[in-house]
Formats: sequence, C-alpha cells, structure tokens
Amino acid sequence: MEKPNSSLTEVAFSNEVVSHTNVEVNSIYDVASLKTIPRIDPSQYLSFDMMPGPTSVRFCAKLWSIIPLTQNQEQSIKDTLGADYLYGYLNWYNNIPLFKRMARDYGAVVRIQGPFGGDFVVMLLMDDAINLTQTDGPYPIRSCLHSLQQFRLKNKQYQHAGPFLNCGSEWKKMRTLIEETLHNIVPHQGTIVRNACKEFVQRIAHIRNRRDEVPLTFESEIYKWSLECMWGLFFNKRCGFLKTGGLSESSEPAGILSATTGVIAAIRRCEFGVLVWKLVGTPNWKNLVKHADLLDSAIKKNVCKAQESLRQMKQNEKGVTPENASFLEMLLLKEGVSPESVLTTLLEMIIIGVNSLTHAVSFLLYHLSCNPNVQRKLYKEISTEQDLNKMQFMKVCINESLRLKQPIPLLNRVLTNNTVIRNYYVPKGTTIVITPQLYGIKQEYFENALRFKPDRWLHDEMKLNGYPLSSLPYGLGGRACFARSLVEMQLSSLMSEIIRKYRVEYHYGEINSTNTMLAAPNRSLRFTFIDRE
Ligand code: HEM
Repeated sequence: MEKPNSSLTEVAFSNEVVSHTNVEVNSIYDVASLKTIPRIDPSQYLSFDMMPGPTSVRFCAKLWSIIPLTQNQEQSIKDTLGADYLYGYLNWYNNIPLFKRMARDYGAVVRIQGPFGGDFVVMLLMDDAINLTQTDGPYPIRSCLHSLQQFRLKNKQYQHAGPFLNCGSEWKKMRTLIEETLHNIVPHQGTIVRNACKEFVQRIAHIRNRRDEVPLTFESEIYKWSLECMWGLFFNKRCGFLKTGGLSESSEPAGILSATTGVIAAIRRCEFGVLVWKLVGTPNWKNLVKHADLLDSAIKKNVCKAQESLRQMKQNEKGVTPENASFLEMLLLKEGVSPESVLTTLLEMIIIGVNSLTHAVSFLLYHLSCNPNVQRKLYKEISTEQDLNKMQFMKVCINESLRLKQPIPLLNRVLTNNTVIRNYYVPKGTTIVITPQLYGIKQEYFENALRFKPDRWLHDEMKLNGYPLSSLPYGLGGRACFARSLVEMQLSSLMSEIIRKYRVEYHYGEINSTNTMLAAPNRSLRFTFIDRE
C-alpha cells in the first residue's frame, strides 16, 4: 500500500487528531464528547476496502476490475456511468432519508464504489468534514458542474473554467485577486444595493393582488433583485430588471433573466443521471449552450465597454478607485488578469451567486412569515437601528435560515493526498461528499434542530473544532464562498426594506428545498405582503 505523503502525516500526527472513533454513530452524538486522541499508530490503519458501504455496488465494482478494457474506454465509461451517475443520483434524491439510512447501516463515513470505478466517500458528521480542511493542502479540488466546464473549455475554447471549477495555482491566483477586489468594492456598494431593494419593495406593491398576495411567479421577482444587485456590483450600473411596470419580453434584462434561470435549470438536468451529453448534443446540453452563450455575450459587451472606459480614464489621467470604478474595471486592472479570465469569472459568479442569493431570500422570507414572533422582533430592531452592521438580530435570522436551508446543500472535494479518515486509509483521487444540509439539522449539533430559532445564535459562541458552526452554508476551508460579507450586506439590506414596510405572511403548504445541486424552493412563494401603516 502506498504510504501517505510526509506533509500529510505531519499535519495529521504532529498536531493531535480530533476524532470520535469511539462514538457509536447510531447513538445520539454529543459535540461535547468529541475526544482528542493521540497519534494513531500507522499499523492500525484500516484499508480503504474495509470502509463500510453498500455491497451490491461493491460487487459490480469487483466485476469491473476483471473486465479488460483500454484506458480510453475505461475513462469514457467512468465519465458517463460511473461516479458521476451516483453523485447525480445523490443530488437529485431527497437526500436526508438516504443519509440517515446510510448512517444507520454503515456509520459516519460510507464508501460508495461506482460500478465502473470512481469511488467516493460520504461524510455524515460535520467534524470529519472540518478535519478534512486541515489536510487538503493549498489547492483543494472540487469536482462538479462538468457541463459548465465543458461549455467553457470545449465550446468556447477558453483557457480556464472559472473560479468555481478551476483548480491548482491558477485557481488560487484568481481567487486571491477576486477576494481582494471584492473586499475593496463591497463597502461602496451600499447605495446600489439599497436602490435595488427599494425598487423591489415598490415592485411588490405593484404585483400583489387585492388580498395582498404576490403571484405564483414571485421567485422570478427575487431573481430580478439578485441580478440587479449583481449587475450593480460588476458593472456599477443599473440594468432595470425591477422596472415597476415589468419587463418587455424583447428587452435585454428579460433575455438575461431568462438565460440565468434557463442555464441553471439546464445544468441541473445535465449533471443528473447518465451524462449522455458528453457524447451527443442532448436537448439539455443545447439549452445550456444557448443560455450560457447569451450570458457570455452580455458580459463580453460590458467587458469591452469597461476596457474603453479604462482607456479614457487613463487618457484623462483620472485615477481608478473603488469609489468610481466597478468590480469589473478593478479586476481588469489587476496584473496578469486577461479579459477572458474576467469573463469566465463573472459568468460563474452570476450562475452561482444569483441562484444562491435568490434561494437564500426565498427561505428567509418563508421562515420569517411562518414565525411571526421572530418577525416582530426583527421589525423592532429595524425600527430602532438604522445601521445594518449593528443589526445583531438580523444577522442571526440570516444564519438560522441558512442553517435550515442551504442554497448549496452538498459539497465535494477530491483528495489531493492519501488521507487517513477515521482510521481508514483513503487514497488520493477519491471524491469526498460533504453534507452540510444534514449537519445543519442534526439534533446532536443544534437543540430543536428543525425549528427556526434565531435566538440560539445570540447565546454561546457555537463552535466546533474552533470553527463557527454557522459557517458551513458557505462551505469550508480554502474553497469556502468568498462572497459572504457581500451576501450578508445584500440580505440584510433587502430584509430591512421589506420588513420595515410589510408584514409578511404565508398561508399554504410547507415549502421545502429541492436539494438539487443548486437548490430551489419546491413550491410557489405565495407570500402575502401587508402594509404596516
Ligand atoms: C446566500 C448566498 C450564498 C451562499 C449560501 C453561497 C455558498 C457557497 C458555497 C457552499 C460554496 C462552495 C464552498 C465549498 O465548496 O466549500 C460557494 C462557493 C463560491 N461562491 Fe458562494 N454562496 C452565496 C453567494 C455567492 C455570491 C453572491 C457569489 C458571487 C458574487 C458567490 C460566488 C461563489 C464562488 C465564485 C465560489 C467558488 C469559490 C472557490 O471555489 O474558490 N457566492 N458558495
């Protein structure tokens, strides 16, 4: 057996390893019982084959190992039918019962072998996921959105896939530049975001019916708000998504809105099930290309304009500062950043960001409308405090809503080192599935876990292995979401405008998350917005 590399061994053993190998997974698991155990003797490693998992799939894998195929055939079958298929299945299914069954039958870590190769390990406890961030090296790898990657690299022949999909030093360099630029720009975004929020509030007044209820298509109104915020951030201008009278079908904003929702729907379908689009152009693949192309051209147009405006600023010897420039312009000025990599970055940020933001707003409104006491308390805070940064209760409402419904319910990492996970020796290249949607509702971590109780965040500092528990909706480690402070500013700005003006109610069936790769509400958002005065 190949030995773990020395740097990993050092990380794992020079620091003590936090583990809970003695804890029965089926029993109630108590965070306080996390045990710090001393060095593990390498002779006690258990082989990866001993990690529990469903045996029928394992049997198929054994068959696979005796069928001789060329490497190319192996790769194409693996790509089309292997781990991707199972991973898609996992995304699509209502995962919670599946995970609970896995934990009951196999324990805290479960190995699933694709029938044609491509093993992955499902991590059912949060502390294993957190420990993983200590060993996944400087360039953690995420493996997903293969369809979007194919669009960028093969269809468009771009050099890089973008910050969500990229790996290695290229990813790190771009991520650092994006983080720096966001950090400088976000403090100057207040007015743009506030204006979008005010327009949204007016739009609600315009679209609600005589019973103060908004139409079944309300989610698309939230999409418009998210897009307006994102356009403001990227291009420092309004695009007009939230026009009071609505969008004409042939307008540019209507096209961008339809492409944003269309591309997400197409990606979801492409990533689920057998990846036939890798071999032939399926209708889902064609839709993805159509919508992503439209977004690409809209962004490209703005990149050209920004280049021109930077040229003029230079000619006029006008300095470019975060106060007078957009995120796009600031990024274009960074050394070694090509317009093409800016383009891919913005496209990804729109696809990931707009979708996540929309989902977060939908569920925050839903949770507040189902919990009038909480909404009352929030209203009181908004009425007495003007400064968003000082609204503590607002912050915990956002935390609590994201705990219950994550916009990105499952994450993954491909191991960059041979790694010891709960004494099992797991080879590098294995995909690890991390399950924040399960951690968020675990009774063992959160008392009355299924209840929306923002107050819980006001008491003790809830930490696990030194990490705030609330951070997992944004992922973890070096690849966690870098837009968190932007998101918190946008969400609190919107909620303060809405709740100041309206009391929000909801009178229909429970709304759940579809829990697909990029999640969405599974019902129409038929909220009632009642004027407060
Ligand atoms: C409520 C809103 C949001 C939530 C809950 C959220 C959550 C996440 C999560 C869970 C990840 C994956 C982290 C991991 O694998 O550990 C992620 C990554 C990412 N998010 Fe967000 N996100 C949100 C909004 C945004 C916005 C508004 C943007 C763009 C402005 C954005 C851009 C990205 C990008 C580019 C990545 C990839 C980062 C990397 O791999 O280095 N997200 N986000």
